[in-house]
Amino acid sequence: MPAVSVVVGAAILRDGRVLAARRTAPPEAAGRWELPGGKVEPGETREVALVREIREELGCTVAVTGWLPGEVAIGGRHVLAVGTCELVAGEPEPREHDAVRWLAGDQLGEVDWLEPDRPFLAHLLPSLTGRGG
Ligand SMILES: Nc1nc2c([nH]c(=O)n2[C@H]2C[C@H](O)[C@@H](COP(=O)(O)OP(=O)(O)OP(=O)(O)O)O2)c(=O)[nH]1
Repeated sequence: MPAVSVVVGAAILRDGRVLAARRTAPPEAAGRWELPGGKVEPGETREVALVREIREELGCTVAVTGWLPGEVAIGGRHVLAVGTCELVAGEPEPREHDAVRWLAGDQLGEVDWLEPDRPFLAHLLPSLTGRGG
């Protein structure tokens, strides 16, 4: 049985908002929103993978400040883990996505999230403005 590998997503937080990114591929995921990131490569920690993926995809540097509880299955072969991040250098500019949005807590429902991301959103609410925060 093949090992389950980890996809890391970044919940980049700033001023009570989280950065969401719109995928362009594969066709079934194009137009849907995610926490930017990607697969952990052999020999990498999750933190190193997340910093690398954000630099590749958004051209900026983040620091991982923690991990949200839980892992969510993506199909049978991967699981999604989400790290909270702060921006330490640069400004996110989408290179692989076709849009990014900074969402407050009461805006999380405005975008069509990939299913595996949805359970994590509730954990972000205390860090976001717009729900009485
Ligand atoms: N990056 C990311 N991927 C997610 C999220 N939620 C979710 O279901 N996925 C899925 C989509 C993809 O099937 C898989 C990650 O693929 P990816 O294309 O982002 O990974 P990668 O950059 O390492 O790309 P590659 O190795 O396939 O070239 O996980 C999420 O929040 N962020």
